[in-house]
Amino acid sequence: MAATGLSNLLSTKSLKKSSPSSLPWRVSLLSAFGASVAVPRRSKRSASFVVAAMDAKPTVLVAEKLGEAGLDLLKGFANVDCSYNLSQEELCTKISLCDAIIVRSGTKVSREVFESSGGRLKVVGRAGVGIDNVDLSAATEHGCLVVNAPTANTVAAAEHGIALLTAMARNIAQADASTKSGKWQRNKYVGVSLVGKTLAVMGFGKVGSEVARRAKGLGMHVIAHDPYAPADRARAIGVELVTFDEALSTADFLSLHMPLTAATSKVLNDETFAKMKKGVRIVNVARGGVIDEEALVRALDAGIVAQAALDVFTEEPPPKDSKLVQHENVTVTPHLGASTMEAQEGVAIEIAEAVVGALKGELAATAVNAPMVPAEVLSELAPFVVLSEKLGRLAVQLVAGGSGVKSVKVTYASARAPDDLDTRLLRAMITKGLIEPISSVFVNLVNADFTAKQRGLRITEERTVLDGSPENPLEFIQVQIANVESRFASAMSDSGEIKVEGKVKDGIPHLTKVGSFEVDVSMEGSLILCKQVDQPGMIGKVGSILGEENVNVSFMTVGRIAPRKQAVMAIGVDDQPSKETLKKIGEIPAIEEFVFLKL
Ligand SMILES: NC(=O)C1=CN([C@@H]2O[C@H](COP(=O)(O)OP(=O)(O)OC[C@H]3O[C@@H](n4cnc5c(N)ncnc54)[C@H](O)[C@@H]3O)[C@@H](O)[C@H]2O)C=CC1
Ligand SMILES: O=C(O)C(=O)COP(=O)(O)O
Repeated sequence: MAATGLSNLLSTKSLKKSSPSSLPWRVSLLSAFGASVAVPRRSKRSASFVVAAMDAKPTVLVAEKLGEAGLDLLKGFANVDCSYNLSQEELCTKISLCDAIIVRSGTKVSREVFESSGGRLKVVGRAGVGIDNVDLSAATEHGCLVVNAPTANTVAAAEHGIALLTAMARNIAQADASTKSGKWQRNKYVGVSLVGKTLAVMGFGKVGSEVARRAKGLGMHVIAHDPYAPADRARAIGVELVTFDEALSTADFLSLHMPLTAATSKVLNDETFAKMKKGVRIVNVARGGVIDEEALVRALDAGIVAQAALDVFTEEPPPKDSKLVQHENVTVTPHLGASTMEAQEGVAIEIAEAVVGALKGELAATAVNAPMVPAEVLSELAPFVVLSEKLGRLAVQLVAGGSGVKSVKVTYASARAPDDLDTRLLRAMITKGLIEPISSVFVNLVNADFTAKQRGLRITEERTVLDGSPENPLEFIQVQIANVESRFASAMSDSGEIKVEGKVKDGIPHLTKVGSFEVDVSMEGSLILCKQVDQPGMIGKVGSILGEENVNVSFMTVGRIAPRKQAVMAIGVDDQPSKETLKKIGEIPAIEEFVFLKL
């Protein structure tokens, strides 16, 4: 039917060519992180604006000393402001001018800092491992990505642990101070041997396992406690995993290597010291907060703990009159675990790369509060990321009223096995598409799940496993919104949900279904959906109304139930038609309903 109308239209219109070389996914990944810089908060919601804004250099605040190689890397991409030893007040003032901040363990990135940033801060880089100085919940709520540098200081921390272990066993620090003061106390500083002694490594992660490896080289019997460590990794280096109580009761030496979490806070306390072998020696290069420091002083005084060697403290620096620091059986260092030349250069490069990547909108491999998606998965999912956001955006604009969206079902149809498809990124982008058109909230990969939950939006995901080649990650994605009415009744499925479906063709997202009508329109620019009685000349009529106002049509398709019955016409337009133009379209007698949607 529509052949004549369509050819007429195409001859008078320049059909916008969509080529894979102009793929929009890069833009959308930027907006996935809200990676725009130096722009007013609400402007970030426009994906094209995001790219334009990248012309302005982002500003990175380096709040603690960072290796030169990392600084050079940052300077190649951003304005770098190195301001050390800022008070919380100064930090809160400065942060509203920064797109990213890089810290070590000495700076508290508190909720107040995120609140003071006015939405501009997009990335926190922790130049090291422990992120207990960053308020992760606040970061996530503010859509701010937190990345760390988890590997470059592992060996340094492990070496420092071993240095403290051996120094403690042989009273190196105390003997050094005594000798320098002119004394010669050979009897006072008789040490203990390490060989044959049992070392319990508490926290068998990166640092813990390196400590274990080195301690075995010193002839120690090494056991480890870590509720989450795989037994085969421990077995591979000849370490037996034991329960917490077993570790406490059998160890001659305890070396702490777990993160500071709610579960590990003050895990060594009066009660647990009481379970230890009398005369145990403790090394802590993890976090001060895992030990109840007052209880440790009591345990040292009671002789339960013979010695402790501590690199980290609950409060850093600790108070000058700290009984723990001053205790004669305690060896201390000022949080030096990561402080080797090599580690600091490595950490600086690792964090600079992560921060620059995140500001560019790339998914970070060391993201702490967002899904980590490997680069190869990302590149194949990229066009589906765009499709997901657009389907969400389209579906929510079809809702009458727009605020009662509570229950959304997403179906991913793929020939891949369910565990071979990571949908977190897609879900986040659907959420972004669903929420942004109806709110002032800025949604990105970091805060998508949080924002959905906060708004009472329940997104359920389903997989349809198709036959066929698993080469293509996804055949189509379907988004259904339940318990709502639609501004475009034809978008309702037979079972009463708003339903839209799309797929990726030649790298370009296409809308392929609206309600029960099959359509095929590339999802670029904006879209007009019309329900009409299928008859000749309809495309021409709508096309010429748009043409009169110089609105460029990029794509047109008609999905119909049967010839001369109801049909849905989907028209992609580059420009936004005026109200009058839309009114004229609505007044065409055969058009029963129509809707204009911004993609
Ligand atoms: N003093 C310093 O300068 C440095 C300190 N660190 C600290 O060392 C600690 C370990 O760092 P990594 O090995 O890189 O981290 P990691 O994440 O590789 O290892 C931590 C391990 O602790 C385990 N764990 C978690 N909860 C536990 C619990 N309740 N009991 C026992 N084990 C538990 C985890 O399963 C994990 O295997 C962190 O706290 C980090 O901040 C790291 C580098 C330098
Ligand atoms: O990486 C860690 O967790 C550390 O504790 C190192 O801290 P720093 O970067 O030396 O302040």
